[in-house]
Amino acid sequence: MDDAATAKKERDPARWGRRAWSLLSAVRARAPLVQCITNLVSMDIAANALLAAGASPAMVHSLREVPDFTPRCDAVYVNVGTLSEDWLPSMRAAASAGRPWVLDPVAAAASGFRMEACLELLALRPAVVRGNASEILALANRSVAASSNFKGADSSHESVDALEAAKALALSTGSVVAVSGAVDFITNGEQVVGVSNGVPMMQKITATGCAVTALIAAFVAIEPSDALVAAACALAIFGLAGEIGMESSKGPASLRMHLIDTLYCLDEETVTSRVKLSLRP
Ligand SMILES: Nc1ncnc2c1ncn2[C@@H]1O[C@H](COP(=O)(O)OP(=O)(O)O)[C@@H](O)[C@H]1O
Ligand SMILES: Cc1ncsc1CCOP(=O)(O)O
Ligand SMILES: [Mg+2]
Repeated sequence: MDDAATAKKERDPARWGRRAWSLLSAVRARAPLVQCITNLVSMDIAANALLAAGASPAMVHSLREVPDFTPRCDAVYVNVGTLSEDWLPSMRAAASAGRPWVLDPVAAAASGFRMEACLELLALRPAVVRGNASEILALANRSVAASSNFKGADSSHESVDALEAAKALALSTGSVVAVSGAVDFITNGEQVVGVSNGVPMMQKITATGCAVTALIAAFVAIEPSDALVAAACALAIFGLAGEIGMESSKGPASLRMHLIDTLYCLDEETVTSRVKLSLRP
């Protein structure tokens, strides 16, 4: 197939729908074991999102357990949301254990300690780094927040504002970079996939970003050789669960419940007809 034909195929929405369904089905069939070294706020929603999608979460973070446990995992998820000096060695060790792994740089710009930890972890070559726009901009610029509108774990930028930074970060690190927001952008520095699923109310539930990064790790466990597609499909599936969940919700607390229920119940017809994924020109 020539380049034009390949590009046309990649822009075919039906093909993306089938891809997302096939990856979700494989997660359900194979129940990948995902070691999560994640923040204290996110542990519950990340574990429940993984279980609802069909994966097997394990919140194992002691350094002494890494040599026995991490090599048996299908993927590793590292999240610096409640970073402490005690946990950083476990993060380093798990990321270096030879398993596919994914990084969530929560509030990367909060402090010099956190920025240095994120940059050090990035050098260990995650398959995917997924953050909100402010986090990806901070990482690309290696800058600790100075501006008055810095919002910690929340974004003060739109995802599109971080697209060029995401491409540059992907090229400099060799990792796929995913920026979440109203439109999620996923890039390897050359190709860019856009995902338009999701609802704004997802920002009002703490740790939805952390939960979707955990889901990306489960998809990467299934498709380690194509982290771009794995990350894009995970973001689309999670966004779709939020979209459908919102139809029965009154606010953040009921959305949290309905999102998890929807993730568990998604079927082929719904996924193939409703995921909104496309390769950007
Ligand atoms: N304005 C929005 N419209 C639709 N979906 C959104 C919006 N903002 C965030 N999301 C979705 O919410 C989830 C968490 O993303 P985000 O809030 O950017 O991450 P974080 O919690 O790390 O800041 C993602 O699935 C993302 O697609
Ligand atoms: C509020 C908070 N504080 C430290 S970690 C955390 C959760 C962040 O979750 P998310 O990045 O998904 O908003
Ligand atoms: Mg986050």
